[in-house]
Amino acid sequence: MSQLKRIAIFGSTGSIGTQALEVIEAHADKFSVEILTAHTNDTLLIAQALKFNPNMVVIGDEKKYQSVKEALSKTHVKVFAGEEALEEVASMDCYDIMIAAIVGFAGLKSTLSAIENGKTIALANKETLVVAGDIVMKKAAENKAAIIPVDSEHSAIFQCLVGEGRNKIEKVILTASGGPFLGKKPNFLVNVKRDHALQHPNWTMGAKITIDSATLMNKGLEMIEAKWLFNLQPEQVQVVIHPQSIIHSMVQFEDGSIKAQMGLPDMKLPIQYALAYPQRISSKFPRYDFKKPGTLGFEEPDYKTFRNLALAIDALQKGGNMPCILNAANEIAVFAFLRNRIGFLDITEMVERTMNKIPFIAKPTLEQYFESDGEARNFAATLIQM
Ligand SMILES: NC(=O)C1=CN([C@@H]2O[C@H](COP(=O)(O)OP(=O)(O)OC[C@H]3O[C@@H](n4cnc5c(N)ncnc54)[C@H](OP(=O)(O)O)[C@@H]3O)[C@@H](O)[C@H]2O)C=CC1
Ligand SMILES: CC(=O)[C@@H](O)[C@H](O)COP(=O)(O)O
Ligand SMILES: [Mn+2]
Repeated sequence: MSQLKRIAIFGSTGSIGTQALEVIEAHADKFSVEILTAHTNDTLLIAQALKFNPNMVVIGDEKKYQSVKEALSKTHVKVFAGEEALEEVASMDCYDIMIAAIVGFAGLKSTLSAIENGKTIALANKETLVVAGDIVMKKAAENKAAIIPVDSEHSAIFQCLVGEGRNKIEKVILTASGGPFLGKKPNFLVNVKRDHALQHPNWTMGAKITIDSATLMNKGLEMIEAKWLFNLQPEQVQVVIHPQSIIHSMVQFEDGSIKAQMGLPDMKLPIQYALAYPQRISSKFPRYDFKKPGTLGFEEPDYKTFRNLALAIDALQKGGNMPCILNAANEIAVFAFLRNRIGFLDITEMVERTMNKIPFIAKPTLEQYFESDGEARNFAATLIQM
């Protein structure tokens, strides 16, 4: 019998985390669950722990430690709480692959801790690379920690590159659905409310990334993520709107040939691919049917209306701490929008003003990334009253 791959899911109670558990359950002969972490959802964490019997769990919110501890008192599951516990647990020997599925900047420290301990990272948390991509990739190389993308576009590119060796990439083309407001103009967007923005046409995801898809910031973050994952120059990363989300992204090589990876929009596929890599394993996921009527469309993004994408491209080109500042302001703005504190177009306004305010650093240390993140958050928060 082959050895089980031992999995740690950081952010197990989220959209990626729960789908990862479905994949693991369907392949219990290949994977075991060793670590689960949640932030606030103690109820789901407890249910997951009782079902999957991990070595340990972490609940981020320390107020919920007792409830988790009591519920798991008759099991062998070790219970930890708090932000620092995430980093500590990430450094433990009991697992092989971390699924980095915490949302936002909050996922950076534990992912770095796993990398420093030579773990394989199945990376969903794109913000980790947006904020500190140079440091993350350097540490991964130094510690021989493989980073396998889970984000659907980057998984597509990764899959297209298998077998290509040193063949030169001319460019990568990230597909974007365009979100729920494709074709809309500012006079419409100004009145958009959270519930409408949360209706993604093709994917069911957590709230933050769903709003990012609606503003096209998601695609901007993904451009920066692609730069670091595939060692590209900014101009080698392009975006095309593809409303059906069937082609998940493409690679164009120096001979002009384009490879694409296709499939129905279902995150279980890139999650499973990352866990099983370099193998492909069977799945029962629904298949794309070429006989069904319908066309696959492509169009240019509307950079003037969806200015977040243009701001992210500015940050990508400028480099240094600018993507970190962009990300921090965006996290604050999206959080405020989800609480109906600001309007949809204010998200862009807040990001732009924060990018103009926080001092630029061309080659930040990790500490300076944390400082820039904090300064950007504080400044962006002051704009919420606007
Ligand atoms: N969902 C998707 O289909 C895709 C997601 N991604 C990326 O994957 C990541 C996760 O996304 P998604 O699953 O949608 O997000 P969700 O909001 O659904 O889940 C987020 C997870 O992170 C935990 N969490 C939230 N805040 C903190 C914190 N401060 N400290 C520790 N843990 C925290 C949550 O815990 P709790 O719920 O217990 O509070 C939850 O387990 C994001 O970076 C996203 O961009 C990429 C591609 C597709
Ligand atoms: C599933 C996934 O990877 C998301 O990042 C998705 O791509 C979002 O869709 P958009 O193309 O609308 O940003
Ligand atoms: Mn994506």
